[in-house]
Amino acid sequence: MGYVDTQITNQLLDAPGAAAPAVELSGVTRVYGARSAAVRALDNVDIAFAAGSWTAVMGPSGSGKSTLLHCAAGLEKVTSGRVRVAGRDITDASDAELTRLRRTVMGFVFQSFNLIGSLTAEQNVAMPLRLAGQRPPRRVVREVLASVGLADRARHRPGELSGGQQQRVAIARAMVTRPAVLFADEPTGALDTRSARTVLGLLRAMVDDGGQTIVMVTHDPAAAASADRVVFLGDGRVVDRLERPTTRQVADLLARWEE
Ligand SMILES: Nc1ncnc2c1ncn2[C@@H]1O[C@H](COP(=O)(O)OP(=O)(O)OP(=O)(O)O)[C@@H](O)[C@H]1O
Repeated sequence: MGYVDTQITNQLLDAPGAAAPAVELSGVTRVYGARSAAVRALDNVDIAFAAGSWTAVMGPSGSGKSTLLHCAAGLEKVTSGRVRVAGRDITDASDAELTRLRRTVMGFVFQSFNLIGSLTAEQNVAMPLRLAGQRPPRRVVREVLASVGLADRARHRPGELSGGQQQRVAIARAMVTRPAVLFADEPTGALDTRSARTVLGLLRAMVDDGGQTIVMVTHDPAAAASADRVVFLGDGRVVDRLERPTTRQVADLLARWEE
């Protein structure tokens, strides 16, 4: 690990008064392929995401952002190193245990919404609770839909909603289990500026009002500036970071590392 990485890691791990990390990667390496075709997508990454914080993960194409998100969420196994989520070491967790954790302590929001087209908005939102074996009262589901401004769209199917509305349904679905950690991959990538702002406001409320933790991959400086900090990846390593970033600072950093 280089000097810059060590310094960044220490700052992240030792921030005074920082809460226990909600997500922690220790010495995580992820290699795809073998021998001459091997790609080191993550290279000995140490990073901690404090509970109740929102981090944007940025970096050039191929720098390892999605791999970081997938390894942190247990969607992919690491080649070496350890991953902890919400106080549990998930590195060697079984598929059944990971599935259970993904339905309880983790939430997911993706660029492509991933809603079930044949189900209504409220059925989509209820799905994580149903998968966890619960019969969610309609009132609970309606309340969550109302909190994202879609009380009057509960009976609509995704195809009858705009992109921004679909993403709000996806966020409602991620919120319904009150996950400790929300993993978001380009959550505003397919949205117009106004819808993106609404979605970013909802994510901010999850952190400020719900005390939840968000790890969000984005290419958008405005989205990143909504987060509490930006972590910048280059060639599978953490190469820079910003605290309380402005859009301008993020854009400048992007320009510097993507040259
Ligand atoms: N399944 C895979 N098999 C082989 N190589 C992979 C696989 N997934 C990712 N990689 C490689 O790992 C590296 C990191 O990929 P990753 O998708 O994490 O980057 P990224 O920063 O999310 O990129 P982008 O911004 O383009 O989505 C890249 O070089 C990529 O080609």
